[in-house]
Amino acid sequence: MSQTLIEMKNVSFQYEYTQVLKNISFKVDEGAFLAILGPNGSGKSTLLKLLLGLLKPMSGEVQLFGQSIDSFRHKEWIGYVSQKSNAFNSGFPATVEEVVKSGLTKKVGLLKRMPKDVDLKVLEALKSVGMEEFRSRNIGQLSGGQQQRVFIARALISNPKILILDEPTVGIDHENVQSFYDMLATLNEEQNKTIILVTHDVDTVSNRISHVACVNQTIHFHGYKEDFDTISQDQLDNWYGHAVRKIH
Ligand SMILES: Nc1ncnc2c1ncn2[C@@H]1O[C@H](COP(=O)(O)OP(=O)(O)OP(=O)(O)O)[C@@H](O)[C@H]1O
Repeated sequence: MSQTLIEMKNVSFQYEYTQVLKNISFKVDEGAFLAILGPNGSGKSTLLKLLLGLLKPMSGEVQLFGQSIDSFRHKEWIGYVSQKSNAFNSGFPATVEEVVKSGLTKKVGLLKRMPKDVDLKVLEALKSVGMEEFRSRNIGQLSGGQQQRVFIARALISNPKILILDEPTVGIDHENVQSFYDMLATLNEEQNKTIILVTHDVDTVSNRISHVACVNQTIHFHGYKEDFDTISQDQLDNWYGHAVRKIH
């Protein structure tokens, strides 16, 4: 049986005056590829930040690898690429290699020495996202999609067990979105990375994911992708207004 890596138990959260999430409970098992769907402002990014310990719930509990998030000490087991990662302009003074290497500071500490095989690790991380040819380029000279791949390599360099991505295809042109999801599916299948991503690309991602969670303040559905496929568009409209469309 696969291990539960993430669990939320009855989690509620509000910013100063805005109630955002109510009684959220769900589990993510090792090896899952989960897409979190929901309209703008429905609490998806907030949910990810609670999973990462960047925000604390008002009530309920978050567990990582079977432990309360408060006592969990292996933050390097979780790689995170935030929503606005790919926003470097062309003058930003860092190469692709330097950006990827900076992903190790979480593991080794800011002032400690990098491991001897750091260049090999950088190369391996870049290879797994198909970006090894670009390693000497300036990050700001890459397209949005290429930058996003570099940020995934940066998250991968500490060899995390879970990869959490917040709308990773924003800024990627339509033709490249499918190959981007194919790359994530390869990481999921061949490197056994558990992947959680927030996305609006329901249709493009749907042939790659294993699980879906439908969020709008609460969790309306969480389960296998095959079961999500049986949900009617009327039901989705009922949860979301017209914000999430299934197109086949
Ligand atoms: N730092 C904050 N302070 C106060 N309110 C916030 C803050 N961040 C988000 N909110 C509000 O919380 C609600 C949920 O925001 P969140 O970013 O989690 O939604 P989302 O589903 O990720 O949206 P989107 O798809 O637009 O990125 C929104 O109403 C938003 O305005």
